[in-house]
Amino acid sequence: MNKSIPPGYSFFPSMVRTYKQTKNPIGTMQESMSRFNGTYSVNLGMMRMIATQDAGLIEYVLKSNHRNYHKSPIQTEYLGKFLGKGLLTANGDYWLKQRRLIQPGFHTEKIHALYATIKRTVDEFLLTFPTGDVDVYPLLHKLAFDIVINTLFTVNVPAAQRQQLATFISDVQEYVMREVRNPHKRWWFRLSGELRENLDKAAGARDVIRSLIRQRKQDQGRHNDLLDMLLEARYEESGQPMTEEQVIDEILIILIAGHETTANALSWSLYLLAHHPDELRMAREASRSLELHQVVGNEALNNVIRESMRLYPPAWISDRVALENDAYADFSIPKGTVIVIFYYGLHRDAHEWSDALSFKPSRFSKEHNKDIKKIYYPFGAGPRLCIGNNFAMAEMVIFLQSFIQMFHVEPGNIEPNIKPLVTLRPDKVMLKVKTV
Ligand code: HEM
Repeated sequence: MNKSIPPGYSFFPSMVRTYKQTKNPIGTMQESMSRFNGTYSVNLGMMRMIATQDAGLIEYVLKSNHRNYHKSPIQTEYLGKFLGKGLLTANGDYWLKQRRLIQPGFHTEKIHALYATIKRTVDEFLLTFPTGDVDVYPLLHKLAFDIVINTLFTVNVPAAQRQQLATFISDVQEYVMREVRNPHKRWWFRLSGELRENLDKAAGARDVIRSLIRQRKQDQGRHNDLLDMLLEARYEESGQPMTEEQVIDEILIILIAGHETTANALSWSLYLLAHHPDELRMAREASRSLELHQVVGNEALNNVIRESMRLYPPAWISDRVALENDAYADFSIPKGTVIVIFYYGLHRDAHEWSDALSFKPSRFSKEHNKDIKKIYYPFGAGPRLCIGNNFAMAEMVIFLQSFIQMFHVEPGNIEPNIKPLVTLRPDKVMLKVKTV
């Protein structure tokens, strides 16, 4: 049988749909997914896309035939011009070399050393956590940022420098999203000086990190933090460390990949627990009086976070580009096609999940857990699986345990709106917070 590209939209309908999608990305994709049974094509003239929430195709692209699929220019070029060439923004041989170098630093036994720093940061944060009607999102955003900074640098990073890094990370994401959504305005961003302004902020952020690295090199002590790990890593073939600029690239990547994702997951977790008092009570009871290592392994807490990330995956979408002509099931995938992976859709697909839209952490418990590997991708999959996944889970359960032992949450007066940008952000998460 001759294979053809998946059904979908020809050129003019694609243009109309793209406009609709900028206004309502998730709704527009859900509508097309149900119309075309989970996989559809979009023809934008110069670019052809295949969007999918099909478990089989996603598995094929990320795992079984990953060699034929690279990250698209959105991550490598658009983000790369501000962050440099690091794990998230590189492809091919350079990416593999960096992954092999850095991966061991994120193994579970290595990140054990960071739990105490995470716990100390959480405890300090909770000391001043407000009660009453609270928008928890900006607070959790700041906490997640402080955790990444503290586990990277251990030493106290001055407030002004922290702020400079935080502003850069937030501004650059916002700018990149505008470039991606308005490709026709890229000339204007250049002409108006906006591009230059953001490149200057990137240079400023690099200067801050460079000075922290130089301070560390003069200081002879060991800190057992992520910076020590990056400075001590050696390439297998040459026995050489990374250059200073390479270390800066990787630090910027860890900063951007490792804080908003976590802040989103935690905010959605508290939102869901506020709406499900029985689940909140059970998680609180199951996680009383635990040692730190028991907290990290606690099943009830982990399941709350897993289920929250099923319903609200912080990385709600990703993409890859086909390097050569390919085919999957009945479909052909021509070289150059951008595959848009709609994790949000797969995680809520009623064909794959029973009672798909309900919040049920116990679906992840050992007794109920069916083989979810092929339908659950909060951290991606295959060789480009999130390198910080164990770190992120540990950090999130450490926070959740401390928080629910100290505070009770109920729904606030306003429901959050989803802002699907680079990550799946809530605009605000208003909750009623009381001490327990
Ligand atoms: C809830 C928290 C997090 C979520 C949901 C998340 C999700 C993801 C996903 C889905 C990817 C793969 C993207 C793709 O395939 O296109 C990824 C990659 C990555 N993540 Fe995370 N992440 C989280 C936290 C972290 C943390 C805490 C760090 C670092 C400390 C981190 C560092 C990275 C890096 C460096 C990559 C690129 C890996 C590579 O391509 O080799 N992430 N993350």
